[in-house]
Amino acid sequence: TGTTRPQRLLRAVQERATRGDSESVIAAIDHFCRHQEWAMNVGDEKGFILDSVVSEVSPQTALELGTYCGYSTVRIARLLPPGGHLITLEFNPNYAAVARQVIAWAGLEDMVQVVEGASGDWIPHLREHFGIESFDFVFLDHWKELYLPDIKLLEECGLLRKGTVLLADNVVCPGTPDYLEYVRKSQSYESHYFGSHLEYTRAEDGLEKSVYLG
Ligand SMILES: Cc1ncnc2c1ncn2[C@@H]1O[C@H](/C=C/CNC(=O)c2cc(-c3ccc(F)cc3)cc(O)c2O)[C@@H](O)[C@H]1O
Ligand SMILES: [Mg+2]
Repeated sequence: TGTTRPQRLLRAVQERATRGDSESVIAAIDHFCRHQEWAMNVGDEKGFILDSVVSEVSPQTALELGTYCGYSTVRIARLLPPGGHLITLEFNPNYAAVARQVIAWAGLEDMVQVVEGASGDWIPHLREHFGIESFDFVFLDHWKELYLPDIKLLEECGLLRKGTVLLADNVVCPGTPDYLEYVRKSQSYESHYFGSHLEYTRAEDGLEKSVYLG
């Protein structure tokens, strides 16, 4: 039993990035994925779009579904305003362990809470557990068939408010057809597609930004 890809990604961060420098952590992961081993991080091209949406929203409360190695967690957390906080849900304990170390290497552990468990189990308890009234921003990047059930659950739990911004990765590749149809047809959302490419490749992919209208 050797190392896993997330463990090799973490080692690349620890060897190449400067502790406390989130930009160098992002660059180290992008370098690893482009030159060593592809991994399913949102990547630099879609990451630039993620950055612009996070900067525009400037969220006090943010939620991420699917932490994986913490790459998008670092991209989001580094742009949070003072007092801003990001909760990221990850049900694989090995991935969560790697992500915690990546986030710590970036010096962002005070703004981020990595919560281990399934999104469907945790979403109904976020208010009581973390004192969250509602989320200003949600990034979806976990199992693609769970995007739709999870935003419906967020709606039911009253965790979305007028103006909450949802940003979904991979709406083209691997694709999230039922989610896209829902947010584009529903009167409760104003949706916009940002065309891009699958991380570290030339394949088409993109992000869907959907504003909850209440
Ligand atoms: C209910 C629940 N609760 C909590 N965590 C949960 C959870 N369900 C899953 N997770 C977690 O989230 C991540 C999973 C991410 C799934 N992402 C993708 O499958 C993905 C795939 C590609 C891809 C594209 C073309 C290819 F040829 C191959 C792969 C690109 C991507 O960007 C992806 O995101 C992973 O860390 C998993 O443990
Ligand atoms: Mg993704």
